[in-house]
Amino acid sequence: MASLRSHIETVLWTKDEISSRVTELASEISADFGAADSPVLVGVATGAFIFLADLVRNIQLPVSVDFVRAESYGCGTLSSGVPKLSLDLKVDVKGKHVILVEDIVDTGNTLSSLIAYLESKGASSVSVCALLDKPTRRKVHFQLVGEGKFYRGFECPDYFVVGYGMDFAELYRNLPYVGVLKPECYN
Ligand SMILES: O=P(O)(O)OC[C@H]1O[C@H](OP(=O)(O)OP(=O)(O)O)[C@H](O)[C@@H]1O
Ligand code: HPA
Ligand SMILES: [Mg+2]
Repeated sequence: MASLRSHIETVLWTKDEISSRVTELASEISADFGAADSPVLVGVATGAFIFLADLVRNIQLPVSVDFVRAESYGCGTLSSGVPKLSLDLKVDVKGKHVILVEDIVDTGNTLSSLIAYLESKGASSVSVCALLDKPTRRKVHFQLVGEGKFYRGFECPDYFVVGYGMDFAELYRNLPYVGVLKPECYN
């Protein structure tokens, strides 16, 4: 059977590089909150599922975990600009510190919608923890709520990336590293 690695042109971050950075982010979060004001981590499905799972297992606080679903890319590489929000929160975030956990921030559309949503639900602060940030593609500037902080893993160059939760047309999320697909794999 051909290896999945043969679909990838370039690996941008290896499994070990990601793992070290995730540990650092978790330490930062653990140091910024106390057990009394422990945050709710809200993963943005589907892309954040692996990052969230690795992040929470390295946080030294009794955190709550929940999910929302937002989708704006469908089967392509361009944002529709209007994230479709589905799958609502189970946890009541009123008066709580929330950390939105994302695999990647690209145009900023998804985050700005979700931050507004969490603010409307009464979160006392909204932070963002994103493995990747692609600032060159930003269209919408997102504003954190209250004392919210932006925890960022790596700055991503202007490529459409896959792996570690990120997909092209729902494939490649299972790669343990982040890379760029070979052009022929977009067809
Ligand atoms: O900053 P933006 O331009 O909004 O892009 C970032 C969002 O796009 C991707 O999700 P997608 O909509 O592809 O859904 P998915 O998580 O199910 O893959 C990614 O997981 C982020 O949630
Ligand atoms: O580069 C990307 N890869 C996968 N999903 C994405 N959603 C926004 N940007 C990306
Ligand atoms: Mg997503």
